Amino acid sequence: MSMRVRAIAFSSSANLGAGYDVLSMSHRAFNDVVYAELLDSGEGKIFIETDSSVPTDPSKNSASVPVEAIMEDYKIKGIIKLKIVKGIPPGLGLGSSGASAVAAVAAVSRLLDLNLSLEDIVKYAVLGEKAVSGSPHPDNVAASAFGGVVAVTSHDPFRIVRVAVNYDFKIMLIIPRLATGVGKTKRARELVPPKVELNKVVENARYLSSLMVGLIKGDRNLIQEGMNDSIVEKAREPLYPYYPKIREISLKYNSVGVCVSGAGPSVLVLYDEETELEKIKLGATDVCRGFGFDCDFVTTEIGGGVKVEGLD
Ligand SMILES: Nc1ncnc2c1ncn2[C@@H]1O[C@H](COP(=O)(O)OP(=O)(O)OP(=O)(O)O)[C@@H](O)[C@H]1O
Ligand SMILES: N[C@@H](CCO)C(=O)O
Repeated sequence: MSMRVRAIAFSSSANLGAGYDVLSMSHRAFNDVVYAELLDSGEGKIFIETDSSVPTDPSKNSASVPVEAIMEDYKIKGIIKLKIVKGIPPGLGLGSSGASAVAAVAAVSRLLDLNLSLEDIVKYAVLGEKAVSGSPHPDNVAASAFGGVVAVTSHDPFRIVRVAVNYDFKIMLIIPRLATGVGKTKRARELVPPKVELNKVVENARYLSSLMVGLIKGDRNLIQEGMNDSIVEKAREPLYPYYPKIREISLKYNSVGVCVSGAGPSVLVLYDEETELEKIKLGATDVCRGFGFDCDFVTTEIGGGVKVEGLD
């Protein structure tokens, strides 16, 4: 049994258009690292060390809430120290809270020799998402745990499948320089209507089908048509009024696909050699400046799943 373990989990973009709480994509843009070790003395059950802005109160951090549940379920005595090295900026739609949760659960699983499956890791990590957003949405944590593009096909019990991607695209994240404050995703989820018209559901089913078939068959047009959403992105537009114009520009300059990254405010653009990426960047910069802020561009590629190393 290692006395100290390190786990690394990548950032992710959830929803991918019409896949609200179902689809997500891991990417190598950013990553969180969580170190876990057993302490033989101290107060409470969990001690958090971090040099980032995330809470050190174990009841408020997406990394520690799942670990507390593990300690209860497995009747773990003693204190677990979690050192959280935040590489994924919080509150920007990049799956920051989810990655911390996955890395912490994976590290503790190795530390205590629990041998949790990836589905088990998701089952615990969603408790961290629930703590910070009010809802146990499994998409970001599924992507950070499994890697690649994932679909959460069942919620109870969790079943996650990796979606075969047979089109060679790259990823660009458009990241607004915006301070979204505490609980951005919680606020974004409150904007999602509890009921929608059937025609909107059918429209989103078309998008989702197009996207899934496009990814699996490697059909560029189907991917582009499928990355769209007539329900959630629309309902949340007040949070990112710049998005429709950025979407229009991305499609005008032939992106493979574009959508809001998770609950935003970042935007995910898929591109290839046919995409006029520089024109998208120039156009997006102008749009963001028109709304009073600058944005950053991060180009990356699809990421892997959580990685764990026993340190000693
Ligand atoms: N370990 C953590 N990492 C990141 N955020 C955390 C963590 N623990 C608690 N939080 C809080 O959660 C909120 C950020 O999570 P939120 O779900 O709103 O956005 P996100 O996870 O960065 O992006 P996404 O839209 O992809 O979920 C912030 O208020 C932050 O303080
Ligand atoms: N499906 C979640 C993802 C958050 O990143 C939401 O859109 O609220």
